[in-house]
Amino acid sequence: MVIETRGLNHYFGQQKVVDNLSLKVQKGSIYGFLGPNGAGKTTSIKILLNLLKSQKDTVYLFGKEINSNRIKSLKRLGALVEQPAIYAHLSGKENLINRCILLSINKRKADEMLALVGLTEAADKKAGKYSLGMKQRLGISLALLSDPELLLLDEPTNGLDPNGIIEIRNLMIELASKHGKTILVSSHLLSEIERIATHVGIINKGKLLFQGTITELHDLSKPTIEIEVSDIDRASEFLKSNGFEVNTIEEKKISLMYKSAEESGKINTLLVQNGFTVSSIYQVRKDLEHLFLDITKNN
Ligand SMILES: Nc1ncnc2c1ncn2[C@@H]1O[C@H](COP(=O)(O)OP(=O)(O)OP(=O)(O)O)[C@@H](O)[C@H]1O
Repeated sequence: MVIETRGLNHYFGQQKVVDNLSLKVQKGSIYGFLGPNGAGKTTSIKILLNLLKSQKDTVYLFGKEINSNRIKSLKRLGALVEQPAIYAHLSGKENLINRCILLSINKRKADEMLALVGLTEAADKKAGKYSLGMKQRLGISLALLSDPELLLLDEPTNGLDPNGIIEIRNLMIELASKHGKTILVSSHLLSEIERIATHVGIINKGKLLFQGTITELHDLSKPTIEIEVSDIDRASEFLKSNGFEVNTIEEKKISLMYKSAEESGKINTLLVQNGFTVSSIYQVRKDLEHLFLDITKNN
């Protein structure tokens, strides 16, 4: 395991913000750390970075207890937590060179990092003039300078426009697939995590509610298909008589368990061929709130 926490707790005064947390992050995975605002994600990440102290024998990075291997462990990871620390009056490249000097890394690495995060063309522009997405990318490139095996990214797409979100998402996928990095990325959006993660941990009020692969999460969050169709009652009876299980019928739409794209297509064709007008057919996934309800129900 690249990251392992064992029954980790953290208090701010009387408030327990991390509650018996046992994370397991495998090498090469993109681990989506999912939870609503205030769930304890940032606090947990700060503990992993040793910015907040953990009890002995609760946090292991690369298989070693963090408090007794602080420097060695931290050397192997890069992080972006809250706002990236960027000098606004320096260009992107100068920011990187500056950090190279601090870390005694060859300055040539700056160009390599700019290319990696797609900032080559903006290399000489003042970082203060960068868009939010460019600042995040510069932040990630700074975190990557020392070529860490592990990246901890706290809500890296927060506040970005749709384009910026896609850029960061693609960057994370590339870093994991082409460069073999292990990434822990936090978010409060299920849809955001689903698109990139191989593994997911869901946290609420400091407690881990679910941990598993993305497939295991999908099994849990069973999507539905919603069909807006004419003559709704008859359409529903028709589907039932053809062996489909109808979940609910509302005023304008029928809801069924989603099985596959092929099956959705088959339902559509069947309805149309039998004289029904299908105005829309779409897949609906649960949002985080509904997923929480399911998980707590199942527990
Ligand atoms: N330094 C601090 N002192 C006291 N309480 C804190 C401190 N930092 C965070 N908290 C509280 O701890 C809880 C968890 O906060 P945390 O920032 O870890 O959550 P989060 O899941 O990262 O949410 P967000 O996405 O809003 O940052 C919240 O109730 C927050 O108010």
